[in-house]
Amino acid sequence: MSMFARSPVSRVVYTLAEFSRNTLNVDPVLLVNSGLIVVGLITSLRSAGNVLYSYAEKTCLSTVHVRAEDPLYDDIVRWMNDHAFQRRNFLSVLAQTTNRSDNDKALIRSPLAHPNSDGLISYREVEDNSFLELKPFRGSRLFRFKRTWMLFTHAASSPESVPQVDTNPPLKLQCLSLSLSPIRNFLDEVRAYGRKVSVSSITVYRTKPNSRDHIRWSSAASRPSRDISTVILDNHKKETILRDINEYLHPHTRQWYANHGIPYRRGYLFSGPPGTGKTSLASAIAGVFGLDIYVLSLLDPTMTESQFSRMFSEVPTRCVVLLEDVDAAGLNRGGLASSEDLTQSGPETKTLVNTSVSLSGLLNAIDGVSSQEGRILIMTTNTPQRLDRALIRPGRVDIHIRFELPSQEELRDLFLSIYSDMFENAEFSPGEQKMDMARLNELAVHFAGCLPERQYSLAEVQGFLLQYKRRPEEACDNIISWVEEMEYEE
Ligand SMILES: Nc1ncnc2c1ncn2[C@@H]1O[C@H](COP(=O)(O)OP(=O)(O)OP(=O)(O)O)[C@@H](O)[C@H]1O
Repeated sequence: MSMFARSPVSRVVYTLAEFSRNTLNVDPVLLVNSGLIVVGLITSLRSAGNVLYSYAEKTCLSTVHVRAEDPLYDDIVRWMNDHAFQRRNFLSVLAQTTNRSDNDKALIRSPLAHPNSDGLISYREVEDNSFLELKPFRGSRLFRFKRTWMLFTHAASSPESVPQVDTNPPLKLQCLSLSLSPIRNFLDEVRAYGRKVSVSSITVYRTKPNSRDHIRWSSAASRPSRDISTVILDNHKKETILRDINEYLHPHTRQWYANHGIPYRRGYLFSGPPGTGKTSLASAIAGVFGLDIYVLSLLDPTMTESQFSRMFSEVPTRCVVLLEDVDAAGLNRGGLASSEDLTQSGPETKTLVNTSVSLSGLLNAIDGVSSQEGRILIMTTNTPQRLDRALIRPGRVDIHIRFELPSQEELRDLFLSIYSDMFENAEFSPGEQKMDMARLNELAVHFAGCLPERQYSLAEVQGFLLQYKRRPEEACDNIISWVEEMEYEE
């Protein structure tokens, strides 16, 4: 037998030719020619289709592109997911595990969430079952919106590329119309839907480099907004800032600023020791006014000054910009902090500062020409005494809220807020009891009395109380030994 006859390919060809001749009674050469003609026809039809499509795109199709970094992108994907996408089966989808808080309800109802004989619950299977989401990915979907057919295209950068979270391809929406209004109407609906589903939650955006090292805003989390009543702070301070922001955001105020030629910006400084509620208040404020939070940190080692400035100018007109560790600005003049900075800083401050944002860079970002108008700037710091006067002058910081380590009254409030759900219709595990309000007040007074005033942060005390969720009596029994332990550690 020749070498040719032995090769596996030639053996398959030979078998097929035999099959065609003997079983189908068709000349194999004719069969191959017919196949080639069919493939040619399909290819020509496809190219004709492409030519026709690009002609239609230029003459009678309205097209809207949406970049991945635009908040509209998430709204469209969510709408497609919840409406058009659900009604059909698609062959190419993006499977994603999600942390949506509404899944927690499913978790509670799930029979798998029941504890084993030792009272312990394994969450492995429960999570695998409940947190899977299928999203539109790669390809086109034709759907109908208010009697108009629309084409949703989600194109990957290369046909076989695996989707990267930070390299989402842009979206394209098209419809057969000479006007953009059908797509505009659709986008209005998509945004209204986005607002409806996120009405009681806020989205936190953080900066993130993508695969090409291009820094952009990326939504880091969407979570239920914190109720302002759960933030323990002097009522007068709370009311002052809420009223001020309320007035600032009012459309009349914007007009007033424009009429007087004053840049429409407002800044707040929250200062105080770590764990006293600065971030909690910022997040609660965002919840009260229905705004998203854009977080920037001067200690982010990956960000250059020009990137910092660009990110600052790329926030939307109405949002909260949370600028953390603002005392670090300018500390790194070409490397590590200067010796003067190091000696001035207290033990609690970050001494080896690695920031590339100078003080003038920060000032420019805050109120330079490209700085966004209409945003609320909240700066936080643990060491207000180190801030340059230029940074905190009116116009940059309009209200300064000082947070302190808690008083007896605030410690009592924290205790009551941790155990506030003991009277509601909460489900109780065996051994837990509903609490009488008068008794709980008594315990709160006792608990606060065991703690020295203005010594431990609310975050520290909260950390202790979380060991005794729904067991206030036990928390009271153990607080003295906790204080002793803390004193010993110091
Ligand atoms: N005033 C407060 N009211 C309610 N909770 C508080 C308060 N202070 C601290 N906590 C609790 O402590 C934790 C940390 O608080 P938060 O992050 O707001 O502190 P912070 O002042 O921003 O701290 P840092 O300066 O370290 O950023 C949160 O879980 C919060 O619930």
